[in-house]
Amino acid sequence: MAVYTHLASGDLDALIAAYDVGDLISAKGIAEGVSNSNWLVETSGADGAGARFILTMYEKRTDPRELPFFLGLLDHLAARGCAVPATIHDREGSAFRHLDGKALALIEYLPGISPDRPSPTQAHAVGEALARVHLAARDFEGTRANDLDVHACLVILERCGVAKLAEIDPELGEWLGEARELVGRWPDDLPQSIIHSDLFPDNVLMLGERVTGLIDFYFACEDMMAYDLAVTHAAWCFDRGGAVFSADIGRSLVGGYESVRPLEPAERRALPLLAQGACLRFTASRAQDWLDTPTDALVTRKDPMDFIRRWKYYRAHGERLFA
Ligand SMILES: Nc1ncnc2c1ncn2[C@@H]1O[C@H](COP(=O)(O)OP(=O)(O)OP(=O)(O)O)[C@@H](O)[C@H]1O
Ligand SMILES: N[C@@H](CCO)C(=O)O
Repeated sequence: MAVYTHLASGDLDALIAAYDVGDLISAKGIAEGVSNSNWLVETSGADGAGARFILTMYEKRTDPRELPFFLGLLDHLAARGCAVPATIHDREGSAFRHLDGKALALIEYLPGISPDRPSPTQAHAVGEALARVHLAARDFEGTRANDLDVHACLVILERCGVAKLAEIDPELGEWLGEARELVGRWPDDLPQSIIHSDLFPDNVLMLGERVTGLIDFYFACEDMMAYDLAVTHAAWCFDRGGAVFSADIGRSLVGGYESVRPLEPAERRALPLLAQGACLRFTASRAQDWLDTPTDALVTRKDPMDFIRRWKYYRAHGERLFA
């Protein structure tokens, strides 16, 4: 489910007419995704040869005031050859428009599918693509703080409270102490750039072993580049439940990253802690969503315990993994 708003065909026609992309042929709602409404739009194309786009309507989770940052970042990265979709600007030069009080953007369609079970070669390619984004984003003018950094995530967990966390899983409440200890040791002096911060497999499009698109930059922010690598490691190197770790994928991901941007010694030393911080991030947001989402809601809740399992793994084996 990811079409929350009905778009009348007249509104769609008028919307597409504001862009230099030819006439509207079709618009189909896209089932994947949970935050925003997305349509696959086909037009006759500016040159009459046909064209495809993604139309995104920003729903509650994305603050429209942040769109200049998110969409400007896509244009900046696309212009520097990164595998990200560029935004299509309307005839007045704007990267987004409004309809019935909601913001909409027309985005370049990129081919590819998200890998279910990534291979080491695919993980290597994703590591390379991530490092290219970090390097290309360094001279992006926009700034955005990480509102889900480990400090904010600790606050989220504290607000949930031990009793509610224990209702999700008795073990979860016990991790508050672990989270406090981790945040107390969190580094703040590693090299920064704009980071994606949510590069799960469902946010990567691939054709075979080639990355064709990194998408969903709506958590992008200024933070430590090695932390982004740690997030990607936690998202790619385990089975969905977080019980089974794949050393091959991990080595390939870090190897791919370092083939473009070698890590500094301090970044490498910090990776075991950064990976645990990544687990704190997704444990906290998932726990909050779990408690806020009614059990009969259409959206499937993501299990915070998937990231407690990863956290335990990094705590036990992190030093060896990243040595
Ligand atoms: N630029 C693009 N080119 C091709 N397909 C895309 C593009 N952007 C999004 N998609 C497709 O639309 C789907 C939903 O997009 P996305 O994941 O950004 O949705 P969301 O609701 O904003 O995010 P999330 O589910 O992470 O909250 C993706 O899984 C992908 O199939
Ligand atoms: N990718 C995240 C959702 C966005 O924060 C997760 O799997 O929990």
